[in-house]
Amino acid sequence: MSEAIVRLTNVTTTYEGAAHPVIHDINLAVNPGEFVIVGGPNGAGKTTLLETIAGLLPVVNGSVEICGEDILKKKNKLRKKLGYVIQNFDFDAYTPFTVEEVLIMARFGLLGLFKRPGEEDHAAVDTALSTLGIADLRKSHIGKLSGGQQQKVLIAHNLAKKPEILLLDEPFSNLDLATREHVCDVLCRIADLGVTIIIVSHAFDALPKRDVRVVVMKSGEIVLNKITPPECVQQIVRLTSES
Ligand SMILES: Nc1ncnc2c1ncn2[C@@H]1O[C@H](COP(=O)(O)OP(=O)(O)OP(=O)(O)O)[C@@H](O)[C@H]1O
Repeated sequence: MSEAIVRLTNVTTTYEGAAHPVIHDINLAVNPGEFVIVGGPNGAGKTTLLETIAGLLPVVNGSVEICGEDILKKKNKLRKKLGYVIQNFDFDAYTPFTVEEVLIMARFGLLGLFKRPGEEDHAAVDTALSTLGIADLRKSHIGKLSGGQQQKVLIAHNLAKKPEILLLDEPFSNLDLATREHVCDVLCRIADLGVTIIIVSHAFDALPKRDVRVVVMKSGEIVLNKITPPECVQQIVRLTSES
């Protein structure tokens, strides 16, 4: 078995000012190129799990390792390996950036101080735009796009980073069924290239055509962690969430 690219050991995390930890004693190991779907009821701690993996929350107990290193000790280095498509986004209609500019911003973190984007950066942006089928929106202002178009731009922004691990929180919520299927196929192709995909989702009408690791959370804990064929995902999440 290959070395886990994401490893959480006995992890408990909390939000600043929260009375109690939100997720407790989480143990999870994810291998490179795995496709993980995290399900469970509202408030179970799914977003908190993603934020913990991304190194955005204080870890009260345990350790979070990305590529074998502690995320909180090596934040700057490890965050370059991570893409994170957040659940709630809201661009003001007058946000003064075009889609192309939003994507090139993804490259700045990789470039270092005072370096200007070069050929490789523009190529990464072009590839991400065409992968998501939004090259025609390149010059559009992000704030003037629909919710679904903005969601595709956010996914493309994260692809332009060429992450080793891509975290996505409800990436299908604004997308029509055909687009969900397209985005799911894109994510599968990326996973086939070795990128680890971890998705929080309540939508199971677009699923990868490959086995996935299903993780079900309830009340801040992982209650199920199992590799399963895609056709079983919905039923497993439903039955485990309800039991
Ligand atoms: N910023 C915050 N400060 C304090 N508590 C928070 C914060 N964000 C979330 N929580 C609490 O953490 C718990 C888990 O929330 P989380 O967003 O991780 O759940 P979720 O499983 O992603 O839910 P949903 O499916 O509704 O998106 C909830 O009880 C929530 O109230």
